[in-house]
Amino acid sequence: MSGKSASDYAAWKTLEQLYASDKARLVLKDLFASDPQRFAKFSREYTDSTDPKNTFLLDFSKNLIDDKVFAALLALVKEAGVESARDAMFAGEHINTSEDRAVLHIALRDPQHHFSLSEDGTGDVPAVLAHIKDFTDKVRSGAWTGYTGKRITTVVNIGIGGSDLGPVMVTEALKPYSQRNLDCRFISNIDGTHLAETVRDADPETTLFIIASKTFTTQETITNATSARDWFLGHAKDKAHVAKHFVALSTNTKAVTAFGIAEENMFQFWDWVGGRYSLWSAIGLSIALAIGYENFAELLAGAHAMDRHFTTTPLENNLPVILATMGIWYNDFYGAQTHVLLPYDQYLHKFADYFQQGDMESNGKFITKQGKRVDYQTGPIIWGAAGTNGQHSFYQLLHQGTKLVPADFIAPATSHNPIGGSLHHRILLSNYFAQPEALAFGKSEEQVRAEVGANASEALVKSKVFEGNRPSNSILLPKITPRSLGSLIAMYEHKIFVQGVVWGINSFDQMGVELGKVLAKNILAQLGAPADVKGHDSSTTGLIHYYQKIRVE
Ligand SMILES: O=P(O)(O)OC[C@H]1O[C@@](O)(CO)[C@@H](O)[C@@H]1O
Repeated sequence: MSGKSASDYAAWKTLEQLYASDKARLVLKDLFASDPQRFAKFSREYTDSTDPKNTFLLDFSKNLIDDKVFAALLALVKEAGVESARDAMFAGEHINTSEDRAVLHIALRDPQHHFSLSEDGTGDVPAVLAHIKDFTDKVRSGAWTGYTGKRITTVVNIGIGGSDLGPVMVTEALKPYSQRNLDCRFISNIDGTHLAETVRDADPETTLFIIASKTFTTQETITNATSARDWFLGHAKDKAHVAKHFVALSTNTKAVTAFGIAEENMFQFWDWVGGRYSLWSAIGLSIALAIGYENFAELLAGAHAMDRHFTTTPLENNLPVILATMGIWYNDFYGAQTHVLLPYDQYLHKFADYFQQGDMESNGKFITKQGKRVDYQTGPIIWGAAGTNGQHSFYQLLHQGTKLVPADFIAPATSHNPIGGSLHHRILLSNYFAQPEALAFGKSEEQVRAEVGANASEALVKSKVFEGNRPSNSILLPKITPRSLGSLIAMYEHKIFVQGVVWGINSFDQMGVELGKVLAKNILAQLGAPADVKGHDSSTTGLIHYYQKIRVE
């Protein structure tokens, strides 16, 4: 890490100059017309070095770049010291400086110890994986039964943030690989509705609860876990039965055993696993239960292969680096505020939700590692939805809005559900190909006039013009499998890492989530009567008083 402010880098100033001097020239219609080789020049194929079948394409040619801009972006990555920062992360250095922790989610998916690591706990990863395999094999085979001897049919993961979003996204994405007689459910919100609706039709005799919490102190999770245990004991009566229906995933053994879960029913991970990077750890237990340990191991292997790509591939061919630089170009020079993720795959419908935490909790920061306030934009707002649904929701803004929204289109060439002889998939893919084309090249006024005829009003003609020149990346995989999904997720993790290094921020703490928690705890104690409400502004006071007036106990 250079320790300099990003805007002080020579490459940053070059990019500012290029933006000022070349923006008007960076028009995709012209850039493609002038270079028939543009697609070849600005697309890269990723191949898993440990499984050549795991390969996919990144086409970044529909970005507002040329050779000069791309070179300057790569120079920025180099000048910011991304390569040495990357090597420091993979060496287990405590790059999470505010918490004095290593950042080693890569160790969770490196069972062969390709990256030689000495950080406490990294040597225990294989043992935890073995525990996960043993347990999930038993539950899925029926060998592990509930207190009345029945096999487990329902798994309820209780967790929030990184202890929920990763398992949710991956179990949805890999549903084709799941054992359909094991219903995996998730409770995250403290809103009693989430628990009530999740257990409404569950049978306590055949339900397994997973209490997933790195700290085992998160108020929502511990409250939900306690209420779930009360629900269970309301039926099972004997506390001894908890042992067959509750397991814990945490770094905090003391708190787990204090809750009443035996240590042998705890799956451990470590403080060098960030919550939003933890699906590869014991937090992935619900994933392994859903898809089986072998497929979970494939997920890990795919991520490890991307780790190998990230650590060995030159910057100009390095997929996480390319995605990171494209994002920086729009975020810091074009003034884009958001980035949209558009997976054309219904199984990936939670992909954007997952990276809302992954990206925004990592890079939504305004202070650098040196304690300086940035004078440039850092983390973008991440959002998105599965295609083609988004087209019938927000694509109007993408095509004709006043905001620049860089987009990532993601699709598998082959569906798990070739309905109608794959007619459905061909229609889905035709949209996956068409939308970036429309965004990039639009529809000119003369094309509109030719369509609507001479009698059309000027207003109508103008309203039908698509200015185009709206950038996107296209990622095309053969199929969404455990291994390809592992590589895809890891690619985005490392993109986030590269951007954080360029911006000089700590991508691995989350100070910003603490204030709200403290204020909420203070207010919780004041919700009884109006006289209890003290020390707030008139709005907060007024709102609480109004609630106290209208609530029905
Ligand atoms: O896993 P746990 O310790 O219960 O934390 C849950 C989530 O809460 C946070 O907001 C941190 O407080 C996320 O970073 C984290 O993933």
